[in-house]
Order: sequence, then C-alpha cells, then structure tokens
Amino acid sequence: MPAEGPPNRDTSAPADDATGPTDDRPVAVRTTGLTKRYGDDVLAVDDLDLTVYAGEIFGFLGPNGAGKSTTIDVIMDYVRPSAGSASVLGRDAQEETRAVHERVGILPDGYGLYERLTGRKNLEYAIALKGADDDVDDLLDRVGLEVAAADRPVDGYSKGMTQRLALAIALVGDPDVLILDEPSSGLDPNGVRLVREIARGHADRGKTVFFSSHILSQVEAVCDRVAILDRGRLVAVDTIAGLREALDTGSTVTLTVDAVPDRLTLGELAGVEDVAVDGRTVRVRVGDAAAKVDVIDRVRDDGAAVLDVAIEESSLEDLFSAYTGGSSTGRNARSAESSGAGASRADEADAEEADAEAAEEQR
Ligand SMILES: Nc1ncnc2c1ncn2[C@@H]1O[C@H](COP(=O)(O)OP(=O)(O)OP(=O)(O)O)[C@@H](O)[C@H]1O
Repeated sequence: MPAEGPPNRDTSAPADDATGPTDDRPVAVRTTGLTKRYGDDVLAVDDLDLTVYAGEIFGFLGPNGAGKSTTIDVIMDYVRPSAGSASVLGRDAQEETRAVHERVGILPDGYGLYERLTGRKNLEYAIALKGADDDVDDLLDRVGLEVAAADRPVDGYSKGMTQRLALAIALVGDPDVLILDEPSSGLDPNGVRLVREIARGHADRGKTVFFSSHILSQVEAVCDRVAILDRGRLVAVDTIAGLREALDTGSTVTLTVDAVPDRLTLGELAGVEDVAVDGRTVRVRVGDAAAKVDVIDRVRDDGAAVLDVAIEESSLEDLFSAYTGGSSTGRNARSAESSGAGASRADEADAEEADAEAAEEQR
C-alpha cells in the first residue's frame, strides 16, 4: 500500500517506457519528446516519450489537466506540437495525417455528431468518409443501439445513446488503432461492460486500443499496460502488477481458520512482513507476491483448516494517487478461493456498480 505518498519521481518513475514489452511487436503509437505549450503559461505536455505496441490495450491516465487530451489531439493532428513528434504505425502524425486517420478510429472526449441527422445517417456518413464498407446494422448491433433509436435524430438521444453512436463511428473500418477518450462516459453498467468487451475483442485480433479514462476500475479490468501522466510529464508506465511492484506495495492475506494453531510459524516464511491474529482470523502482510500461496500452505502445515481467504492488493486508484500525489480512497479487496486464485463474481458485480456510479458522476 503506498501509504507514504508520492514516490520519488527520480527513482521510481521511468524516464521513458523502458519497462514496456521488449518483444518484436510493431509499434502502434509513438511519441518522442512530445511537448505542447499553449501560450507562455501552459505547458500541457512536457517532453513525452511513449511507445504503445500493436495488440495492447494501453491505459492513458492522469488527473484533470494532465495533458491526455492534448496528447491525443497531437496524435490526430488536431493541434500541432511545440516540439517533438508523434507517429501512428510508423506514419508521422503531422506529416502523414491522412494516412494516420485511415488507420485510426477515435471516440473523442467531445464528439462532433450531426445533431439533426439520425444516428444511422451519422454512421453512413462516417462510413463513406472513411471509404469503408461496414454494415450499419452490424455496427449498431455491436454497440447495442436499437434500430428504432438509430432512425431518430441525434439531438433527442440520451448521453448513453450518443456515446454508443460515437463508439460505433470509432469502429468504422475496423481501425488498427482505436483511441477511446473517456469511453464509459454516460454509459449504464451494460454499456461499460460492452466497452470492455469491444476493447478486448479488438486487441485479441492484434489491434491496438489507446484507452484514456478516469474510471480506474475499468482501466484496471481491461488494460495490459498503463501510462500515468501528471502535469504533462510521464510519471509511470508499466503493467499494473509492475506498478505495484515498483512501489513495493505488497498485499495482505486474511485467512479465516477453524482454530489458530498453538505454534504458528508464518513469521519464518520469506516475504512475510507482519502477522496479526484476531480470534480465528489471521492477517498476514506479505511484501512478495509469491509468498501469498506459501502463507496458505504454511497455515495448513501448522495444523489449521483454512475456511476462507481474502487477498487485498493496492488498487489502481492507490497507485494513481501515489504517482500523482493525490489522496487515496482505499483498497481493492479481492476474495479468492482457498487456492488463492481469481476474483469472485461478486467483486465483478461491485466493479460494475462502481463503474456505473463513476459514469453517473461524470454526467
Ligand atoms: N486550447 C487550449 N488552450 C489553452 N490551454 C489549453 C488548451 N487545451 C488544453 N489546455 C490546457 O492544457 C492542459 C492540459 O489539458 P488537457 O485537456 O490535455 O488535459 P487532460 O489530461 O485531458 O484533462 P481532463 O482529464 O480534464 O480531460 C490544461 O492545463 C488545459 O487547461
């Protein structure tokens, strides 16, 4: 748990994304020394080096005003960088914008839909503009927009319906790189889940998803790696497990046993930092992920029957707070079978609920 506040940026925050995959996957998105100033006062993006690989779902996080949308705007050449460059699939974002746009589908933070046209017309227009041959009804079906709704003008749409239509437009032409900026905004829990499924399906076919969001449970559930931006600078980029490890946050294993053994030898185990016993509950703080299973085995070896196991890890929210200096609001408890495996369905439901609440807050 990153209780000590923000990490020392010089040591824990990589200067570039050297912690990323080292395989031969093609680079989908790259920024090099990307800097964007607005006037003399605002340094929106500060010397950003970022590499996103094909087939990744890449989370792009940061507090309000961190520079996320500006980075996306440069990638799409909606704004020009003050210094540095951005490229998509090897094409320079500023020099080869048309080629970039042919390969990218974007769900922007604020979308430019034709309000007086029907959803269907908007979609047909987007398909024609991209020279694609998508089936409109297929796309409507993929994003869960009913045909009857698609035939009504967009200015009568709810926020969620508008978001689903914008998502359908982003999917036109089955883009190699899908940029989703706050994709869950306004969506109900089913919509939130749908976004996750679409992102995962896209990546499973070797395509790339660039996923910018404040809904950290959503990011945690779907992203392979995340980058955290703070005041225009990259402060971390890694898998969520890697970020946990870098901050040395550890985890807590809570065991309910039939009876606590007279001689409990957990303290002898490598990786165990603290053991506390309360009635039939044994709470064990471990600094090393591998020690979690050892803890369960050792308690059994000491003679207890393990009735229940819960494992608490630092949530992405904790990590986000630690890297950006914000306040932390708690931990993400995960129940597990006594084998130590997997989050329960109840936890998934909780995550859905939290997503929906966060989406509601954004409305
Ligand atoms: N067109 C603009 N003119 C002047 N300043 C701008 C402009 N666009 C963005 N900024 C400033 O640049 C900084 C980065 O903004 P940006 O919108 O990229 O952040 P963000 O991480 O996307 O924030 P949020 O999470 O709130 O959407 C902010 O200080 C913002 O006020």
